[in-house]
Amino acid sequence: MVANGVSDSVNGPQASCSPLSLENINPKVVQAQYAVRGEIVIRAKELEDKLHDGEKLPFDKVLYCNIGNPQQLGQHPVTFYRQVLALCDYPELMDNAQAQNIFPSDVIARAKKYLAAIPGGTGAYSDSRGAMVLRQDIAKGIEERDGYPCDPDNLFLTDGASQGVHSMMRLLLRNEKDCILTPIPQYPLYSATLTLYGGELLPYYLHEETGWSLDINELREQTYKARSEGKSVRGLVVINPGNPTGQILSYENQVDVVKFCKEEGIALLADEVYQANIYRPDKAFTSFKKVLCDLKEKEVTLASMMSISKGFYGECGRRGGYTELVNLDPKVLAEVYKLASINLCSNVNGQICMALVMNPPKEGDPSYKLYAEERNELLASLKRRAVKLHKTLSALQGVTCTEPEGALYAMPHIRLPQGAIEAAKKVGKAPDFFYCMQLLEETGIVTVPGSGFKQEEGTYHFRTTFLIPEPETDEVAERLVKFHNSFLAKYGEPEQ
Ligand SMILES: Cc1ncc(COP(=O)(O)O)c(C=O)c1O
Repeated sequence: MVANGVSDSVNGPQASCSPLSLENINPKVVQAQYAVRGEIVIRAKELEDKLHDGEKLPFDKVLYCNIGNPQQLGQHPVTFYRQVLALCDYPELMDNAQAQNIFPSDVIARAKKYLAAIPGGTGAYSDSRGAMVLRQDIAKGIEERDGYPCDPDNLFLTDGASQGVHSMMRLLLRNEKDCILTPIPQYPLYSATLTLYGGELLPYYLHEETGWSLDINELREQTYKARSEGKSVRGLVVINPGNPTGQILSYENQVDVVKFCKEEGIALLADEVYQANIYRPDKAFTSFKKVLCDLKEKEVTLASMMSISKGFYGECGRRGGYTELVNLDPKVLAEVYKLASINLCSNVNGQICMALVMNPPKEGDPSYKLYAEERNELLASLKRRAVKLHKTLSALQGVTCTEPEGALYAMPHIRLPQGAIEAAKKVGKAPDFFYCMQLLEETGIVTVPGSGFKQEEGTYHFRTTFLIPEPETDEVAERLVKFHNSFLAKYGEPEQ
């Protein structure tokens, strides 16, 4: 049959697609889930509207601890970035007689350098990989970080790291037998993109008892099992520092990961967006690019993802990020370039911000003092808040919490009373979802149930950021403790 000139034998039966309904749109869109912005956040917004309309609730403010979005909770942006961005957006400011009094000379010099090399400035499309001058500055930053060269032509600037992950999934996944090894618990961008692009999430469990450690043997076991079932393992996602789990991989563990990828011919997707968020003096971030270079590894393809959203910068709304591709056949690199060009380019303000993050003021530059003060204070404050939240959570009855070594989150393991588990089942919800929803209703605190990240069967967790500003952290901790105790009083002693 030929309908509208389209043959069924090529495209399948002509299904109605107007009006659009859940039954006739792409089922992968319907199946994809993204818990950090799910049902609990929708309810939080409703409660916020009620407060706005003057309704009395048990709290006077909704506190969004569900997502690492620091400026939404009041974090001040880093001055240097905003000054350069302001001048790039409105270059006429530089002609103002007062400009020299408002903007340090290195800010003006940086804006001039970028504007001279980005034809049309921030309002014009750039090269689809990102403006060369910005990729050069990012490459310089990567070289300083790792001590190895970085070719700007291997860098793709993206609208946040999320877009880089989408591109890698598009590139790697060919059919439903293609799998990606993904940590559990995971950041749900991975499960969602795997669903969208038609691949399978091959789980490897992080071990909570040993600080959410990564076991190479488990990667092997899962890979061999998947292969024995006729599946193809195409990539390994490593999130370091971890989200939602907050652990930092040891160098030795990273070496083993690279060796595993080499032995098994698996591409490595290194999500390194929290590289600036390290809170333990005895731990350090090492990029997988450095590990590859240390090992003189030329066969493992690596995609290293970075973002302006996290770190101490927290410029989530600007949407900036990069993917550095290493050990990629130039012909494949050309395909990635083509893929990027289908999006024309990432937004240029985000690109500029990414370059500023990777190439900040240096000691001796007029902006350095303020920049360093702001950076140090933001990181010190995040660390204080991480310590406080960890202490609060660990003291709750039936709760254990791995110390967050990095990133922006705590992921407490909650033992729930049987009464609560049954009550959750009655309303068709996961027990940790049930706990988080009640936490929201009674305290205004928005968290994400562990089930949204996937977790070991029979265990319950939730994830919370430690981004509440310091003056409010004590009050929030008190609300949390009060809620937890009343939850246990209502549903009984927690299961051990
Ligand atoms: C592990 C991880 N990767 C990627 C992202 C995406 O960040 P963005 O797209 O804002 O750069 C996030 C955001 O929370 C994240 O936690």
